[in-house]
Amino acid sequence: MSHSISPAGPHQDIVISSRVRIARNLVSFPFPHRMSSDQSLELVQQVQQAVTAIGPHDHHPFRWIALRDINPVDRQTYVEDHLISPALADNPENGGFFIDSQQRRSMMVNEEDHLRIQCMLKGLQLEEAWKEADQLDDRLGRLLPFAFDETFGYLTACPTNVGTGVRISVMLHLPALTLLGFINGLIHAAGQLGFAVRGVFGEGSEYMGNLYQISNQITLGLQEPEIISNLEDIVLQVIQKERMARKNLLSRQRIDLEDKVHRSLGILTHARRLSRKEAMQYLSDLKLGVSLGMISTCTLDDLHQLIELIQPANLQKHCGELLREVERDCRRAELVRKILTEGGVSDVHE
Ligand SMILES: Nc1ncnc2c1ncn2[C@@H]1O[C@H](COP(=O)(O)OP(=O)(O)OP(=O)(O)O)[C@@H](O)[C@H]1O
Repeated sequence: MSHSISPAGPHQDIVISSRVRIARNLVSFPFPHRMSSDQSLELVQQVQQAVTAIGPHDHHPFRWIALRDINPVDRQTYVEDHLISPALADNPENGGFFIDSQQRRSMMVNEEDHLRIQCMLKGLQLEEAWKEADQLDDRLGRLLPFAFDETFGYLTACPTNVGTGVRISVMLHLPALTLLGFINGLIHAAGQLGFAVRGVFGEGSEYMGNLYQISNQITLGLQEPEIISNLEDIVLQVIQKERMARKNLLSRQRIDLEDKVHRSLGILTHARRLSRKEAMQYLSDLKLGVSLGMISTCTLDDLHQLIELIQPANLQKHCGELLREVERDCRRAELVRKILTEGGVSDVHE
């Protein structure tokens, strides 16, 4: 499985990944929620032809994954790796996605819109992610009749995406701000400034492991560069606040913090049962410990890979069998213990 959000890149101690997604629809079809199965199939074929046509100009060709051809666990691993949304995985009959050979760019077909073009990069790289997604959108737009209105811009299934159809987001790890109780204020302030704060798996998902996704709410009346620079401004402020909060914790509550980090390490290396949420919380403490130089036996990258590996579907795939929740908790604890005591997350996470 991919390590799609393993940390690296600018501000990697706080910013896990940057994502740009562009919603597009074809004039010749009704929106996905009103399409017949035959129309969905026809749409997939048209998009496939366009993707094949741009293939020779692309160094990292796309392959098509039809969700109905793969089992539910595999489908879920793509959600856990952030390559597709939970909504697309829930509609396997008509949906699927294209993914390039580097796993940077992908296109969901028949999600909420006909096409969701996306690029996801490590760390804070909004400009670069935008450049790659925009280029793909341009190429496809030359071959497919995208629904566009002179007044409103690109037309989308949900009015909140009309205009640019662009959502730009970053996934942030904010353990210190969470610990100090500043997160609710931040979520509220971001909302007032026109940004959404979501959980780790997007819209409607729970907050886990001190991971928060911040994205633009407004798609109408703004140009893409403005959306990017507005989001980048707020993200840089949040990064600065998280750094200050970490510094404060270190200077005022060093022992408490060390105790927390090492207790979490103790639980992770000794527990016999771990739920996903629990494991993500303790791994978040460990990541903070690594970032602050308190733990040197593993790297941020190891911990990110481990977080992906312990998600329910990835875990079952790794174990090679379907597991009930209680069994998963035991196998998760076993795996985490083994990896943290013996090392080698990259040996098992492929
Ligand atoms: N910066 C990011 N890094 C990693 N994964 C991301 C990031 N932003 C979004 N995702 C993933 O993309 C998927 C969709 O997220 P979300 O629901 O927020 O966006 P969307 O579907 O594009 O938005 P909309 O609500 O407008 O349809 C989720 O699985 C989420 O985890």
